[in-house]
Amino acid sequence: MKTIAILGSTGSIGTQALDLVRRNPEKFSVSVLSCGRRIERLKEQIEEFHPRMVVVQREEDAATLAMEYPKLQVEYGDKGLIAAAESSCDLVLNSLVGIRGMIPTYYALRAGNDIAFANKETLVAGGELIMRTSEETGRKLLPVDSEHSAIFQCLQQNSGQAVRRILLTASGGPFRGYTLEQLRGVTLDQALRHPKWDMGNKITIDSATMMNKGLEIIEAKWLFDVDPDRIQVVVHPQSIVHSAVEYWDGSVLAQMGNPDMRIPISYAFSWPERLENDFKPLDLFAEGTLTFERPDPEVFKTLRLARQACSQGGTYPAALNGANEVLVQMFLEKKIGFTDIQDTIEKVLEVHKPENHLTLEGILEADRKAREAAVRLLSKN
Ligand SMILES: NC(=O)C1=CN([C@@H]2O[C@H](COP(=O)(O)OP(=O)(O)OC[C@H]3O[C@@H](n4cnc5c(N)ncnc54)[C@H](OP(=O)(O)O)[C@@H]3O)[C@@H](O)[C@H]2O)C=CC1
Ligand SMILES: CC(=O)[C@@H](O)[C@H](O)COP(=O)(O)O
Ligand SMILES: [Mn+2]
Repeated sequence: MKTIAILGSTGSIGTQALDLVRRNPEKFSVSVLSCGRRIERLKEQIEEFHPRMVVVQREEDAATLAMEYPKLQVEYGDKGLIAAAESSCDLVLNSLVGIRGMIPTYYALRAGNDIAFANKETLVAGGELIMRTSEETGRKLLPVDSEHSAIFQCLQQNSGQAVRRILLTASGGPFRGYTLEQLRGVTLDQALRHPKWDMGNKITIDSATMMNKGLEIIEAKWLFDVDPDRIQVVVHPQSIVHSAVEYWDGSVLAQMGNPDMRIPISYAFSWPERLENDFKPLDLFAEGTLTFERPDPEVFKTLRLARQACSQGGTYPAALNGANEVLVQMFLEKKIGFTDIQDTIEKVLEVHKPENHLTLEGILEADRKAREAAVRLLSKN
């Protein structure tokens, strides 16, 4: 029996992870559940999965829950997430959204816990620190992101040295094939309609701007120690091939499957074993044709900006990520237009003053300054 602490249990990844637990009660149990503000959903999860600890964002919600569940350990805020990350368990699933997920990731590794890892913003902003901490502690980072799970699966039994290229697939999002002119006029409703995946709002907008793929290039660089120049983005609208690895002998190994996040979550939970399930099997006859295209970096500038920040290194990727997070939130609140996201990130990177303190505090400081710069630069438009 594996005991799992789930950070972000009320979100898209968190609820799909709980579905796997529900289907495999003899294999998995839940020690921690956590949410931001969706307390009613958390309560339903408490009743079903009986954790010993829960973490919420706000102190007042923690107080209410503590009254309602006197036997439960109830924590809140970053302090609570750190307590959860450090708690005794077999695996921490980090399915939080955004840079705040970096704090519990760091403390989980330091406390000797392995992590199943969906929260890509952490590796984008803090890749050097997190990979160093993972190496120092010998704790594992098991990828949950579908492309990174695919690459991880294609790399089993082969060292990173043998890799010529990584082919990182992208659906292309709802605006695949659009011109820059068309992109300027898109609405929030259109951007929230991802053609293949049902995900949280932040990553859905990242997919629409293709910043998601930019973040994933940086995530792959850190996870697999591969130079970004050897990571090629391939637009594959069917989302059946989840990524591929090309070896020096010309062999290309790809991982395929229906677009169902429970598959990569399941692999991270059971690695190096595979868990049996009764999900709908992939039907290639029904799929018929799989297609592949080049992305257009002139329209989707985010791809170029992510590569640029990655090669500048230091705190540039943290600045890219921080600016993106605040701008996506503003777009979700209908305060800015769709292309303001990429245009403003470009300006933030131009004014960013890099710092070499790649500590937890240094990275969070770079994130804070990038957010401020994004808001400041927007008001000058
Ligand atoms: N969804 C997907 O299919 C995929 C997601 N990912 C990555 O996984 C991560 C999670 O994505 P997703 O599940 O879609 O996101 P969601 O927005 O659906 O869920 C995020 C979770 O984090 C919690 N949360 C948000 N803010 C805070 C906060 N300040 N303090 C504590 N908890 C907080 C939310 O709580 P509440 O419910 O209360 O808001 C929720 O439980 C992201 O990094 C994303 O990029 C990667 C690949 C695929
Ligand atoms: C499911 C998953 O891993 C997402 O990150 C997915 O990749 C988003 O789709 P895009 O390929 O459109 O960004
Ligand atoms: Mn992905």
